[in-house]
Amino acid sequence: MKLRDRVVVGFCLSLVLVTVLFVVDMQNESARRLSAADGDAAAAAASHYHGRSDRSRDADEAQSAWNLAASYVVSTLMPSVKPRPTRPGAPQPYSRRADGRPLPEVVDLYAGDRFADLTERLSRSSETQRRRGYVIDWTAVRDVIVDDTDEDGTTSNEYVVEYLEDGLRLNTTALTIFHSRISKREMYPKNDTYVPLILKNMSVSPILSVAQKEGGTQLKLVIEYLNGDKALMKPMRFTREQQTLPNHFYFTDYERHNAEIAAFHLDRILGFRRAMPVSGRLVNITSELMAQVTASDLLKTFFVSPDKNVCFHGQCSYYCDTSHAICGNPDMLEGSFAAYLPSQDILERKTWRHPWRRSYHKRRKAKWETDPNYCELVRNVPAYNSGRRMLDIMDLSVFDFLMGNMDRHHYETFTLFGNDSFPIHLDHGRAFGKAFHDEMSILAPIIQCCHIRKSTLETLLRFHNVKKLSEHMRESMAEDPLSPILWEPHLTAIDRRVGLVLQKVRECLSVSTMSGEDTADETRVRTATNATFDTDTGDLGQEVKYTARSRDVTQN
Ligand SMILES: Nc1ncnc2c1ncn2[C@@H]1O[C@H](COP(=O)(O)OP(=O)(O)OP(=O)(O)O)[C@@H](O)[C@H]1O
Ligand SMILES: [Mn+2]
Repeated sequence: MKLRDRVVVGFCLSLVLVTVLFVVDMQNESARRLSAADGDAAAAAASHYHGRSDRSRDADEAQSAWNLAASYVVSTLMPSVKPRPTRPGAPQPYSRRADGRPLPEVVDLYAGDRFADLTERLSRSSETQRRRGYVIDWTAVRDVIVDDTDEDGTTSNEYVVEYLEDGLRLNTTALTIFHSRISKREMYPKNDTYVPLILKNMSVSPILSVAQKEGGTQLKLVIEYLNGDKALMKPMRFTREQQTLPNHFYFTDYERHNAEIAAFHLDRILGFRRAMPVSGRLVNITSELMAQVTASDLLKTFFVSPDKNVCFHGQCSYYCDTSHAICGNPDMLEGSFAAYLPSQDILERKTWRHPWRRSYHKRRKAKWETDPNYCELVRNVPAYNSGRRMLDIMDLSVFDFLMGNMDRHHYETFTLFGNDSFPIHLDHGRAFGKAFHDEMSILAPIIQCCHIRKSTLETLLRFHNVKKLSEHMRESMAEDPLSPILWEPHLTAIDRRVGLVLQKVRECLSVSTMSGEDTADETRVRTATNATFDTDTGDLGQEVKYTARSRDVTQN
């Protein structure tokens, strides 16, 4: 008998056993009540005194019958079989990699280092160092730790609702209210009560229509719910422990639905709140997706595999063919559901090329990889030469490093608030691909510019010394319907990477101390007052029109 069959048989047997025990228990209880009806008032009074009704005692007894039956089934019928989750793709406590090899050990160099020097530096900077507040001219700033809060310690803010009240109030759902509360500083406020509502809605609301999302390289579906709200769905392709294939570049890596979910939690826990809420959901491909598709080009890609699973592949530039189909089990499929951004008709966005964008070419390197003074170019051009953008790029670098995301080619901002508004944290499908490798080049903005926002440094120190980031993540992600979301080695990795960021900040500070000031290396050549950029790197100050083609890999 196959393992799965044995589990099913075991489960059925346990159900029968529980039912039998329950019936026997009920009969005993009836007999007991009949005899008690003879007039055992004292016992009834005692039971009432202890606050335990017959009903709660029944529940307790049924529960212990269940426990007994369950332990009997597990210990006798399936002595060597651990109960398996019935949900396809649910992570197991894997002790090996997907290819069967044992897990490698990665040394956590800074696990025992409390970074007391950084804590001391932080307290010193708040006493003696001038608060920078809004930075007018980044070309002059050499502080490593930068506090850009206003004089009173807060940050001034503006909300979408102040500008677009009428446009967003037409159709009021939790998501449209959420949209109206997007601000210049963040996507949603701390402890926002709409976020759990939106997550819940996305994971249970009936799906009205399904279409393919244009743009980007891999398959994504636009899901429309009964109330008119939308979500961007990325389907599951692999189980949680599948790593980025060793011969794949970051730009040919498959997208992971669980990475999108984990990234939302990470962004929120880090206190950035610059990502849209993302929830997991188990959907039925036949009744919830295929039945709601109207476009024939998507519909004709659905099929039943030789193993009788329902599959589809959609149409896109990467992995949208029969040999890379997305298959259910037999028709149940996991996906990430990201709450939809407001329509561009209501709240326009601008797309920016990321200054530390990789080359997206098999052999070519980007300019920042070969020019150690690259930051001097960046700090001289709008929107990096004043305001919050420079520190936001540093935050983004920390965020991407913690989850191993090398795929940050562009970012978007809401145009309503001008250049001094936050970069939206979007598209994290290629994060969490390598749990046993820490990609230091993702920290290039921090290493090359030597700046970090004070609040971000404080948060990282807290995660390192007080309650681990992995613990926060585990707690937060436990709320998701597809929990557990991350394979354990990824959680180990994020704690290890917090230490690595702190070490890089320490190195920046030690260079600046050697130069006699609380500044980064003054000897860095400031060559770039009138910066120009070659076409490969792109004009950093310019808005770019996003096309999937512009990021396709050059094949030669
Ligand atoms: N939550 C969202 N709501 C609305 N639009 C979104 C949302 N997330 C992403 N988009 C839009 O869809 C585009 C593609 O999304 P995304 O970047 O996640 O896809 P992708 O296939 O991973 O892209 P790429 O292959 O280019 O990395 C984005 O540029 C963005 O404009
Ligand atoms: Mn992507």
